[in-house]
Amino acid sequence: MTIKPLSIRCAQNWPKQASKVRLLCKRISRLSESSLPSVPSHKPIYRSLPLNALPRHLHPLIAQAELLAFDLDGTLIDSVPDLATAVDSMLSDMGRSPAGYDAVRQWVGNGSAALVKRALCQDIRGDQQLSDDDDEFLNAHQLFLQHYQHCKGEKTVCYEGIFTLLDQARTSKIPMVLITNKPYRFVPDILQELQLASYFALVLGGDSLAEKKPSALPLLHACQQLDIPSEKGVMIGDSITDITAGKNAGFTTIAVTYGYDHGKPVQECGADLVVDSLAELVR
Ligand SMILES: O=C(O)COP(=O)(O)O
Repeated sequence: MTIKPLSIRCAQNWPKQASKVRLLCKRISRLSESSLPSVPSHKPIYRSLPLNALPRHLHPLIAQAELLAFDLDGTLIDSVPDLATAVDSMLSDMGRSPAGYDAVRQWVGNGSAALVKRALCQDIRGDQQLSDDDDEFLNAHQLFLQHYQHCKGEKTVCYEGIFTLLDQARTSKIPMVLITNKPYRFVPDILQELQLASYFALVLGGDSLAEKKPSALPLLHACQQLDIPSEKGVMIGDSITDITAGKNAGFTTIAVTYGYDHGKPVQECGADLVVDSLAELVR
């Protein structure tokens, strides 16, 4: 038995198939003509478009900016589940009782050393009570860094609404930088994992420069690197640390209410604008 190649069989059947297709098309066109309301031929038919197809506008404070500086923890990402796990593992290694999620949430934002000192003292003022060369602190800090590395950001997620702003700012070609107090070594993997890395022209950690937020230094460094005057910068963060850094640098400041505020409501930090979601900055 000989098997005909498919192309030959198709070609042989084509006249029959084609007439069937023509008949079907006619039926469909009759059906759609009779079931659709008639519209003048010059009038376009508007369909409901997906939201992201509609023109969108940035809040004036963002639209006039030439640089957006974002805080990370508590602003773009909810990292406390992993930070609390690492703090509690550190405390357990030291034979101490766990601090728990709610306490750790109050202590995040001034870098890993401040977090560890606060956890050792079980007090938000712990960072002022222990010195940098305290032996117990040095040991605890090493343990914390190991445990946090081990967490690999597994329970860390992005906050809702952040991509609405990040995407629109990118479309509007406003340069963006990330300025966190988290040790830099952890930052690239987290950004990569959460698909945030490509948004930022520059990423600074708490140990990238001689000073970290609330110092103006990282923000001014970003301005210098990107050749942008500081009065054209906007700092977006969740705590007094970010807002103070922004003010110190001469930036406009925007606070978000959903993050970690070190026990001081961010509404009381004197930001130029306070929002409940970054999506509010896009209309
Ligand atoms: O203190 C941290 O580790 C987090 O710092 P951030 O809020 O500046 O991102």
